[in-house]
Amino acid sequence: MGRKIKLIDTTMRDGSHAIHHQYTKEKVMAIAKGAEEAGLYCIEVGHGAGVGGSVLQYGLEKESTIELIKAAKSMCKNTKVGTLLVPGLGTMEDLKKAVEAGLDLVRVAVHCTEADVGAQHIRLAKSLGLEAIMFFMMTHMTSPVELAEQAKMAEEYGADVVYFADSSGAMTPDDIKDRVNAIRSKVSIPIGVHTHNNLGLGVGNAIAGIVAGCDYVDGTFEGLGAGCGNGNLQAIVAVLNKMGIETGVDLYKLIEVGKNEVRPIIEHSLEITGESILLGYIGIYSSFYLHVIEYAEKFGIDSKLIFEELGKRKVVGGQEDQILDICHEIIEKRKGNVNEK
Ligand SMILES: CC[C@H](O)CC(=O)C(=O)O
Ligand SMILES: [Mn+2]
Repeated sequence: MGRKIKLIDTTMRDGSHAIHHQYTKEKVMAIAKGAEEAGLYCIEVGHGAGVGGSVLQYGLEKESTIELIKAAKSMCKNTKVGTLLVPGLGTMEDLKKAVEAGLDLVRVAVHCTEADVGAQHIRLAKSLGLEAIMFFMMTHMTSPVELAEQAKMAEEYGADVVYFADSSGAMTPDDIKDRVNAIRSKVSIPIGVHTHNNLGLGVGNAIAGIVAGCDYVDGTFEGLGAGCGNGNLQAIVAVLNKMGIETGVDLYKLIEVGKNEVRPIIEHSLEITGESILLGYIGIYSSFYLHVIEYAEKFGIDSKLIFEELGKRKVVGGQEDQILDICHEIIEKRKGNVNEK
């Protein structure tokens, strides 16, 4: 018997960024039903920035994450219901409420150099009986060796799994492999990988992670997710089937759910565009994508200028306010109101 890969579908969390956090309970129930029938390991639901993420800066959710967890849980017997929690945005109280709503698994999402910020939340999650995953964001910003040190800390806090996210879709397959190898040399808990498709490597990088030794992998129906989307779940399963790597998932059911339930809610093209390539190439947070495009259009600014300045500032999650600041500076510069330094 070969190893069995655990698939986490984050259509209803990362995909929420791509639909301005407008999931309804009905839509979540329909996708959750399909996920359960297809045999997915876990579905992650909630605001794109996780529980507590519904603030003006990121965009307000239509339906609360807690209600979406309840809706998902009502359809799932075997498929776990998870959510994401960014400490500071989501609180310990939020986590307790999510557990009352039926949560099975939480991913505590921290910047790639800040494992310590998630220590209390991992411990609380364990004490509440959850599967607790430490989820490192923006991991192209740190070296494999440093990331492995952070992963070691996560293991010491009691995390069941350590995930690393290519949040900007900036990595090459070798970058993924190097991180898996470095983490594996330091920790013995399972490793997971979360990819974005800004450079067209969403599926390829997910597969690279599995080949290098990941036991968990993320994907989304139709690739719906922040930026140019995530690794397409149906394609990941199709490739794994061809490679003879077991997932326990029904590919045909996934294709049906993607077509009938997810494709109709896609608001903007997930094609690889000049903007998505810049996002990945410069290494900007995928969740900044729509904000940049929308502000660029509103203020008549070339989005390239905004992406370049975000890159220079090395912005990380939570610094979305800088997009507006940069637009303001560009407009003032145009008017000649800014002194050149
Ligand atoms: C703001 C949370 C973020 O969307 C988490 C994630 O999916 C990533 O870092 O890629
Ligand atoms: Mn993501």
